Amino acid sequence: MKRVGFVGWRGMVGSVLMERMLAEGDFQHIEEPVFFTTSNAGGQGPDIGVDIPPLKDASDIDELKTMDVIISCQGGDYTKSVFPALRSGGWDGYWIDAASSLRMEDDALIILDPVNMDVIKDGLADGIKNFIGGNCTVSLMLMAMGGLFREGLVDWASVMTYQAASGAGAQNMRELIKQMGTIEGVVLDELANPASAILDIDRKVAAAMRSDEFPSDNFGAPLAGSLLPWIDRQLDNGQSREEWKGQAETNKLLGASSIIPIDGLCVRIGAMRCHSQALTVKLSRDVPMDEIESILAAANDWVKVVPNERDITLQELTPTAVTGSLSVPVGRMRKMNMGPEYLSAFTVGDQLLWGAAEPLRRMLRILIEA
Ligand SMILES: NC(=O)C1=CN([C@@H]2O[C@H](COP(=O)(O)OP(=O)(O)OC[C@H]3O[C@@H](n4cnc5c(N)ncnc54)[C@H](OP(=O)(O)O)[C@@H]3O)[C@@H](O)[C@H]2O)C=CC1
Ligand SMILES: N[C@@H](CC(=O)OP(=O)(O)O)C(=O)O
Repeated sequence: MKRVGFVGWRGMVGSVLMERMLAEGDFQHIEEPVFFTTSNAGGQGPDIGVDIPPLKDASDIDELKTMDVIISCQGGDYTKSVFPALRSGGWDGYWIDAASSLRMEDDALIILDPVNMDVIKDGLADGIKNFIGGNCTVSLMLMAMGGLFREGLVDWASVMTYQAASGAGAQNMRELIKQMGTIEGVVLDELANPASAILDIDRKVAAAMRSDEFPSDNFGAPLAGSLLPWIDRQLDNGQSREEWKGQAETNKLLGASSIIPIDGLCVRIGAMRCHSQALTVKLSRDVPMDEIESILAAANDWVKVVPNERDITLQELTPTAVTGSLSVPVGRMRKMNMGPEYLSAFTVGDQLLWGAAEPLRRMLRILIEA
């Protein structure tokens, strides 16, 4: 792997990728990193500790064709405009992408190597060249629950999500904070006065949130102090596209021979960058709880089983505890009233790390070390 091209490196996902690559010393293993831009050709690339050439134009197909590997965090529109031209122009390098555009294509794999290294290895042996990061909720769910899927213990799963603002983009994270600030701002005086009536405060807050001035251009509705039970496009079957990805991507990622049904509702909440998910898992048999916990804990180096106890749950199983970390805690596990084959679980994960940048970084290392 001589020349590795980076597109989208200064965006939110790309910046996390750069941070992780620097932390892991990945650039030391790349002979020639080349940085691209859609807006600033000739400009200065990121500081990666070695000299790099000026930024190249990310729409220059001839320049892109000189790369052995291209890793893109630029987004689906970029992938759709550049990738077909590259391939039809005869480029046969490796394409690693954060965007969803190519995920379900037959000549692409969804990558999450702690969960599907076998699928990745088979794909490489079969000459697959397109490696696409999974949807964040799917990747985070599988980092947590992968052990049960690997052991063939999941008949089906209902997955209800609580998704952070970052999944909607950097502007949405800013808007969430502005919404929070606006809410506090309208009742500052009342908050300073312990004798003020809580129902008056509540009325003022509700009025502010419903007003046309409330900052909601990006989300299209108030999120702070509320929630949004729809993520992504509406499909004809009543699912949101985010909900559709749950079954489609999980089964493709795992290389499942028969479809494991996965479904649920996806909800945006006012967390910054951690997605949480509440699962009901129908097990294929009555597996004892201690066995379930050891299967999950042994599945990869990042999953962490949290005992189903109040104090440790509130300390370790929240977006605030997990944000910025690669750890994927899973807890609230118990057998449900429906019967001993029904397991509840709750998991939290950083959607910019395992949900976006980390699988791409690790795929690049797999290619470099192959
Ligand atoms: N956000 C998420 O949670 C996830 C996103 N993805 C995928 O990754 C893609 C990129 O997402 P994300 O990183 O959030 O997108 P960003 O909007 O943060 O970045 C995308 C591009 O926007 C350009 N840009 C314009 N203005 C700025 C600015 N002020 N700061 C930084 N970049 C700027 C940059 O391109 P240039 O340098 O060329 O100008 C950058 O590469 C998504 O479209 C999606 O396909 C996948 C999984 C999760
Ligand atoms: N749709 C996700 C984020 C994302 O980018 O997903 P995907 O990579 O599948 O487009 C969310 O809003 O939280």
